[in-house]
Formats: sequence, C-alpha cells, structure tokens
Amino acid sequence: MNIGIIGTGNIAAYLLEQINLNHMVNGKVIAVFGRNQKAGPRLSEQFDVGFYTDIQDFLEMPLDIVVEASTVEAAGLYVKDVVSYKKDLVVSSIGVFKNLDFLEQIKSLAESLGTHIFLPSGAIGGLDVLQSANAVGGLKKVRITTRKSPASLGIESEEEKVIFEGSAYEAVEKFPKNVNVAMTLALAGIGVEQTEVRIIADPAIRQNSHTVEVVGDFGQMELKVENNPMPNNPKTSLLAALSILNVLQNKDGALRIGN
Ligand SMILES: NC(=O)C1=CN([C@@H]2O[C@H](COP(=O)(O)OP(=O)(O)OC[C@H]3O[C@@H](n4cnc5c(N)ncnc54)[C@H](O)[C@@H]3O)[C@@H](O)[C@H]2O)C=CC1
Ligand SMILES: O=C([O-])CC(=O)C(=O)O
Repeated sequence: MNIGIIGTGNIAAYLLEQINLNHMVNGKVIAVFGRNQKAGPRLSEQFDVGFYTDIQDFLEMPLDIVVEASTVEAAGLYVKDVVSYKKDLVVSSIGVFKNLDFLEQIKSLAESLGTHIFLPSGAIGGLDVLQSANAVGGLKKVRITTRKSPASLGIESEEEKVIFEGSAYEAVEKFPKNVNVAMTLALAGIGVEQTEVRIIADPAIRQNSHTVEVVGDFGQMELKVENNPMPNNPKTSLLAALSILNVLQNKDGALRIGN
C-alpha cells in the first residue's frame, strides 16, 4: 500500500516514523504534501519520502490512500481533490465536516468512484456503542466533556474553569484545533446541533481527557479516556495518531472487530 500524507506536523512525523522506520503498517509513505519549507525537506530526508508543495503533483503519485493530518482549513482545501483523484482518504481534521453538505458531497463522490473515506476514532472511544445504539434510532443524549490545559486551548488561566458549553457545531467553530473528537461523536451519533460539548481548561492536568456520556434505549454509557499528549504538540493526544495507524493496519484485513 502506497500512502500519502497531507501535513508536516506532529501526527505526520509520528506516522512516518512508525510506518517507514518501524514498519508498523503493511505499506510505505511515499509522498508528503505541505507548505512548510523547513519541516518538509527534513521529513523527506529523514524518512526517505518525496515532499510536494503542489497538490496535483502529490496526487499524481501512485497513492492508494491519503492521510490528511493538517488543519480544518487545509482539509477544506484538499480533501475533495483527494477523492476526485480516486484515492482512499483518512481524515484527522474532522471539524471540516461541520457543514454536513460538504460531507455528503464528498461521500457521494467517493461512492461514485468506488473509494472509501475513513474517520478514525481519534482521541476518543465509544463510537461503536453510539452507532449500535442508534442502529434503529434509539439514541437520546450524547455529551462530551473535554479537559485540556489552558495553553492547549489558547488561553491563560490559573484556575480550572468551564470555557465552553454548547453544540458540537459551535465547539468546532470556536476550537478547531482541539475538539475534532466532538465532530466525530456528532457524526457517529445524533448530529452536530444535538451533541452537547463542554470544554474545561484545567492548569493542573498533565493529560487531555475526554468523557463521553451517552443515553439511549440500549441503556447508558460513560467512557473517560485520559490521554497522554504527543511530545511535540500537547494539544494532540498520542491516541489520535495511534488511531490513524490502526486504520491503516486494518484497512484491507479480512477480519473486522467491532463495528
Ligand atoms: N480526530 C482527532 O481525534 C484529532 C484530530 N486532530 C487534528 O489532526 C490535525 C493534525 O494534528 P497535528 O499533526 O497534531 O497538528 P500540527 O499542528 O502538528 O500539524 C499541522 C500541519 O498542518 C500543516 N498545514 C497547515 N495548513 C496547511 C495547508 N494549507 N497546506 C498544507 N499543510 C498545512 C502545518 O504546516 C503542519 O505541518 C489537526 O487538525 C488536529 O486538530 C488532532 C488530535 C485529535
Ligand atoms: O487530541 C485530542 O485530545 C483531541 C483533539 O485535539 C481534537 O479532537 O482535535
């Protein structure tokens, strides 16, 4: 499997290390697209991968799958091109789908071209429960409480405080780099308006935590993930990068575990 990555940041570098150096996936990253003229050439040399600053040049490479690991804004610019070029796609910046019309467009395009789009669980879990619970529409309430350091959330605070309460749509608009998980939850469950999000800035924590509470006809679930942050970007949890790696590991497998 030939893999391409959009982005030259923290997740991109982690995937390159695990795939091209440690052989954790049955495939190789052959191309990276980005605009950072320092990070790109450095990754190119370190991991024996082509670095492209032109999206068309990048997509003309014989890629089987492209992993977007950039920003919500950059994802908005490029994910449609990826699908148009008949590549499978893994999206990290899930906030790009806050406008459902865009998701529907990309999904129809992929269906017509016979390709696949993967939205990894990222830094949370429980998406299997949500989807099973909603299989015949019995999901009643979904809430996520995210707790990060003030610095990760781009503010200063000496004390713990709730800095946001509202819908997943609003949360992703206000904190595009911090709550992609809320959008994933919304898409797996009851949608961007009804999924409730609470964000807490907590100067005492050393981990990013996400607590997902779900109520439905099936019963209820409470799941808390306490994530170690990535060393080079404390906003991002290690589990987010591991989740993408696992999508790539499972992609062509005959056996599926969980839904
Ligand atoms: N789904 C989930 O659970 C999670 C998603 N994320 C998201 O994953 C994405 C990647 O995260 P990190 O690697 O930690 O971020 P990062 O900040 O370390 O790297 C982002 C990269 O995007 C590149 N970029 C920005 N604009 C670009 C453009 N127009 N064209 C090409 N490249 C561009 C930057 O140069 C940088 O290399 C972010 O959007 C982040 O919010 C992060 C954690 C969890
Ligand atoms: O990595 C995390 O803990 C969550 C995150 O940044 C996001 O969902 O955007």
